[in-house]
Amino acid sequence: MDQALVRRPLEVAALVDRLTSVPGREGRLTHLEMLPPRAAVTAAWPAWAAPDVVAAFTARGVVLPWQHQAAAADAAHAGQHVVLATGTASGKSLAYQLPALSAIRSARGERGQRGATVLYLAPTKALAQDQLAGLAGLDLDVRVTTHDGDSGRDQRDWARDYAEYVLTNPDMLHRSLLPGHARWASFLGSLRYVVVDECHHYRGVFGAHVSHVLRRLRRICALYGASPTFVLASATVAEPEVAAHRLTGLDVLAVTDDASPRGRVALALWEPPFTSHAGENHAPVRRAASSETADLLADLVAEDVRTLAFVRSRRGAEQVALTAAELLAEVDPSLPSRIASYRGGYLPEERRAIEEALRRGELTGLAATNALELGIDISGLDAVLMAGFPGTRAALWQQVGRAGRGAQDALGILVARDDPLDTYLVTHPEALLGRPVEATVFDPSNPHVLGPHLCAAAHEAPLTEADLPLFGPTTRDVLDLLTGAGLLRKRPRGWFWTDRRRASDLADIRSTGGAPVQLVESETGRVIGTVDASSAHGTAHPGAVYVHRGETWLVQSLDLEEHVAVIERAEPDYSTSAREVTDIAIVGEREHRDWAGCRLSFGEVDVTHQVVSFLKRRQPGGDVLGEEPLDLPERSLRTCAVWWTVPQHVLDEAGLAAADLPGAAHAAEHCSIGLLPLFATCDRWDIGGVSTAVHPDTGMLTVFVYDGHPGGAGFAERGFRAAHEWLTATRDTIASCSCDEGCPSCIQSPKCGNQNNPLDKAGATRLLDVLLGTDSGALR
Ligand SMILES: Nc1ncnc2c1ncn2[C@@H]1O[C@H](COP(=O)(O)OP(=O)(O)OP(=O)(O)O)[C@@H](O)[C@H]1O
Repeated sequence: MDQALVRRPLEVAALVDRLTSVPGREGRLTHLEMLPPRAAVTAAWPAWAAPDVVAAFTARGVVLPWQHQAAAADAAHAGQHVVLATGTASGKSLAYQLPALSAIRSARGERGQRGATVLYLAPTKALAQDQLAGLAGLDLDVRVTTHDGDSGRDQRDWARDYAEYVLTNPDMLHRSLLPGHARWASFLGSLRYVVVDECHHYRGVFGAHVSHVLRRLRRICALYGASPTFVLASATVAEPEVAAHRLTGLDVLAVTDDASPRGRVALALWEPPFTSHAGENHAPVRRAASSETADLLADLVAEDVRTLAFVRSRRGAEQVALTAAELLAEVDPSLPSRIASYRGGYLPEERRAIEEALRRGELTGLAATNALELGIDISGLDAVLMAGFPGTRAALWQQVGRAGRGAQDALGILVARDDPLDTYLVTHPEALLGRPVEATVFDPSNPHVLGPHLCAAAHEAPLTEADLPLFGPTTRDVLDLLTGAGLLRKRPRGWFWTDRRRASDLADIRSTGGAPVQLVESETGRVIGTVDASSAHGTAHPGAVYVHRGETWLVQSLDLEEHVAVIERAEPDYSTSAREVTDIAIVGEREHRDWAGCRLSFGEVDVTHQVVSFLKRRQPGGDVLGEEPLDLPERSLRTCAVWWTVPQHVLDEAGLAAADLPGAAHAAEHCSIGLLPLFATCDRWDIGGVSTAVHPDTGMLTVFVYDGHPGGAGFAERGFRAAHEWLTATRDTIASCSCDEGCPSCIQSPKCGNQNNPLDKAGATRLLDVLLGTDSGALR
């Protein structure tokens, strides 16, 4: 018998009590939120649904659709573009499969000719494979296939000529389907639905690329007389209609009322304690989130609570599983075998075996990287641990949503890492539980992204005046630039691509900034991996310690012209961090706001970086062993930034001493970079900052936060729009941190090129008070 059926129900409140009452754990639980259970609301099967499709779902245990499924399906059937933003395991697939499969079945010709087609887009191949398995499981007479980099020639031909439901990804659309549209004419001309699954993944520069790929798709479909309905899906993306509109350029209806059943969910916020170690500049250091997670995982498995722990790195996931197993071995030698790890790169069979072992109860604990998020279909667990905030609230709820079977209680624990964002969240639960602040951010008008897609579009079919609105208000200017550069030719009938190359090769939609650097093993010449061109100077310079798939390598040389770094296996007892000097010049301010004598601006900047040296730090501990110079060229980046200035007289009035200003501005900059991801769905590595007591372009104290991608990614702009909330959160994080002089939880940055010097914690709070007007209690 399946052990899942005989397990005792989880008493979540009592469980949390036991976890927190372990001696020494006082004060670690900073907040416990109990979300009430929710009963299912069902609806009737829509009258238009094909009877055999309904029968197939019913046979798989879906007696009636939930209300949100029916609402989204009805809208899509009526030709209304729709975004379904409901929780994990809320049956989003059925909502689009019902109209999609019904359309295919009812348009099918008498001799089996295809009448309607469906294109499903997932951000990863693994997710498309899971959808394929789900569709195959329905056992319907529908011709479904995946189309990705692994598909063979025959499979591709079959997809093009016969398939009715093609599961692919934006990369294939960009590189294969659209450039080869003439061969796909019959498929594209019959296209009824385009499904964009997990649409919150399309953010930042990647989001901007995908938004143009979708616009190119719409244009080519129109060429063949089709105007497909778009259905987007994502678990709890904030402002779904805004995000969906930005992604597709269409008016999209949002369906957000989740009518699927849910048990009680407890969300615990957990802060690891300070350790006796001292970090950089003698700052106190908190216990690592992964060590704390390993303890909690061991406790939960010992209690037979089925638990999934999300850990950021592959090495971390393996370490958490190993540590938890060691802890359990001390309790009972049979327990360690109940824990495993999961990370990217597992084969489908291995993934299935893990799913199966968890479902059957042979495994009780699994430590996984985020690769699991999309690659594996595990739900119905009891508890989810998160070693660090997973980046966005949408991702947090998606991970917590893995726990909970039917009406049973579920537990989620967010374990804070030692950084400003996590610290802020576990001490300000309202930021996680209150109204959404993060929208999926990207900037489709970035000329570095738009330009290559206009070339690709012109290659697919000459661009005409009528196409301009589709690609946004800056299209004409970018076309003029492309024509001036000789990439496009303007003729009376429009803009033409006349080059012999494939225009789609101009846009690398997953990467930014040039060819990646290959990491080549010196002994064998084997390519071990790649690093983005933009980060190669900082991570693959000569002497760098590079960690790849849990193995440590030492970089021998970096050839920037050949894009190759030669590396060798090594086990050094230190890590390295590059030291970079950055200059920033204002190109132009696009918008500004006045804040009581201070000024907040958004605009274009030129950022110049140079990696000048690297530090060796002893591991563990992080003590600096020495600094070695590097001879790498300067790089420059034109991008977007948000910046704020405080005039001298305002600083004088507030009593801020000149000597304290560099440290105060530097500390405020670090913490604000740490917190911007909460408002702009970015990673702290996507953005950078510069602060100075007097900047040559403004003549005043200025703090900049810029997008680390050419042309900008929309993050700095989002910071400008949400500046008051963002900088208030920054101020609160610094002021409420329990350290004395600053620590990694508030103002120290792991990325700082100046060894976190100078930093002035008290000065930063004062400075932000002046900027925000909180000195006088004024609120803007
Ligand atoms: N109306 C329904 N009644 C009962 N079960 C349903 C219903 N709709 C879907 N299910 C079941 O719920 C489970 C989750 O469905 P599905 O995987 O489509 O959810 P999802 O929202 O796409 O999840 P995720 O966010 O993980 O992608 C599946 O096992 C599915 O068969």
